[in-house]
Amino acid sequence: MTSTTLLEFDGVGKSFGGLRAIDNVSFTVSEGEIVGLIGPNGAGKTTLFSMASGFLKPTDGQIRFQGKRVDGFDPPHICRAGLVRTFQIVKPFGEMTVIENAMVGAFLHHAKPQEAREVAARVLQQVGLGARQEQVAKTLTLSGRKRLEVAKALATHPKLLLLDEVMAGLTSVETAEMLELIQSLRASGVSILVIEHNMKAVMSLSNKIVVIQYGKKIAEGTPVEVANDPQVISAYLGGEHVA
Ligand SMILES: Nc1ncnc2c1ncn2[C@@H]1O[C@H](COP(=O)(O)OP(=O)(O)OP(=O)(O)O)[C@@H](O)[C@H]1O
Repeated sequence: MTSTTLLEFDGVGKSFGGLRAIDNVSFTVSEGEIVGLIGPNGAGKTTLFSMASGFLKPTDGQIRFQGKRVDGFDPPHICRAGLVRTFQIVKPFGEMTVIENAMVGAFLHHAKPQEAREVAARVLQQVGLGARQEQVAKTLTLSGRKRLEVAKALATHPKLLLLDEVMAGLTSVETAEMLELIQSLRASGVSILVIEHNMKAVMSLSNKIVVIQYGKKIAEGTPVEVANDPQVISAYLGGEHVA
């Protein structure tokens, strides 16, 4: 069975002055996949997200979404095409309510406030914040703010969601709930590329893992393949993580 490629990094590079943050990285995310992007701190994972979502322009290479180039386009354009990211540091509009925050995403496709409100209410239900719609966003727990970040992204009707460390700082129960949520999103037809430092979580979630170190892709494969890759073990994972 052939799967349809959604997102394609093709020989992508990014320099910040003299720093080569990303060097010749190529990989794809196909429809229906959850792909995990892992690597040590400073490896370049967020830079890859920022380039795919239009916040940074690659220095070299191409990024294609559904076969069309998106590198160099701005975030709203890319979001409208169906590719949206969350941010590692969650920053809701603190004084606004939870539903007003989610409406910000919904306005991308729904100009009428009532329609945007309906979409926002639906995605809040999906992420488990249905009962907190009228709460002021800044009063949510970290777990709640992470869910709201996902809801804002979902409200834009993405085909592909880029999740940047949505499990960081969560308790083990909250992490398990977030894993369930991500799996339910995939089941609802959204493909996912996830940056995650929680090895156990990312290994259980992803059907493919891409490993980045010092801006280069050092491995790609199933969680078991990657966990048994000698280069990954020595570079990053450490013996105790080997499957
Ligand atoms: N705007 C920028 N200007 C200069 N250097 C940058 C910029 N953004 C990132 N870098 C550098 O690029 C490299 C890759 O950073 P990036 O944030 O993409 O790594 P990461 O894998 O996401 O790290 P972490 O896991 O800690 O979030 C780092 O050396 C970082 O300091």
